Amino acid sequence: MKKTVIVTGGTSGIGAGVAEVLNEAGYHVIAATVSQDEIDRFSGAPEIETCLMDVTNGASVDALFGRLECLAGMVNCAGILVRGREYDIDVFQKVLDVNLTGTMRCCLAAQPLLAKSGGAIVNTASMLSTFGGPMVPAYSASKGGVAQLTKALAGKWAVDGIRVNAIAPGWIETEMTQGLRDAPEREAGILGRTPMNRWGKTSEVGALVKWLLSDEASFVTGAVYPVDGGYLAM
Ligand SMILES: NC(=O)c1ccc[n+]([C@@H]2O[C@H](COP(=O)([O-])OP(=O)(O)OC[C@H]3O[C@@H](n4cnc5c(N)ncnc54)[C@H](O)[C@@H]3O)[C@@H](O)[C@H]2O)c1
Ligand SMILES: O=C(O)C(=O)C[C@H](O)[C@H](O)CO
Repeated sequence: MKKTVIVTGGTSGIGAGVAEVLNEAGYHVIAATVSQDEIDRFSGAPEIETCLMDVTNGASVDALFGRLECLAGMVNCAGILVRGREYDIDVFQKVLDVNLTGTMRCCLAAQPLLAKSGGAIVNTASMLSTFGGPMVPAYSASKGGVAQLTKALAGKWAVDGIRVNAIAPGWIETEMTQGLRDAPEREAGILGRTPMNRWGKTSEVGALVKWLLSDEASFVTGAVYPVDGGYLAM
């Protein structure tokens, strides 16, 4: 029987790339998203199950986890960024709700099932877990929080046999970063500081997630792994 893994934000961008890689690796992937429109447009492999779920809504999260008997992996990829508007306190709160509290909500919902299976969690941090983005204070705070949350949960749940790690993608080609590619001076700044001098692909992030979920990473927990073409090293 296939192992089940949930990928939030799994019908767009990085999450969709992760879902594709995990499906190819033989997992039963449930790609969860808040957007019916994304589900309607989803063009991933037909074996990937799509599901409507809002990570900011406890009842919505419980509805998905409540119908599962087994879970081998939880990948928290859902996230938002509201470039230029995050100094508005309501927007700030919303970004924290989705990116940080939403990640915690899904980790908590997954914990009992993962404890039964000895499964693993992969959260999505960012380059902005490490340095501040002046245009995106809420996003930066949320991603710093995701990195620290990952370490805290790794410590708490090691006794249950659950490994908790995070990925810190650099500049990956998705809808979220389209605005940066559309601004030549921003793109030049990003690529100029990236030693590999290109945008990352979602499949390259998926490959790291696959490894972190696998038994090959059996002694890896509480880690935050860059996948960024060398950006953080500069
Ligand atoms: N693209 C990058 O360069 C980059 C870099 C570092 C980290 N990230 C992170 O990777 C993750 C995916 O980003 P992306 O670039 O693929 O963006 P994206 O906008 O393509 O995808 C975001 C996904 O999150 C989902 N989502 C948003 N709010 C939700 C909610 N309340 N409940 C459930 N799902 C919700 C969206 O429906 C979508 O599927 C995010 O956490 C983002 O912060 C992206
Ligand atoms: O800083 C921005 O405006 C971003 O788009 C942030 C990126 O998406 C990403 O999180 C960098 O790691």
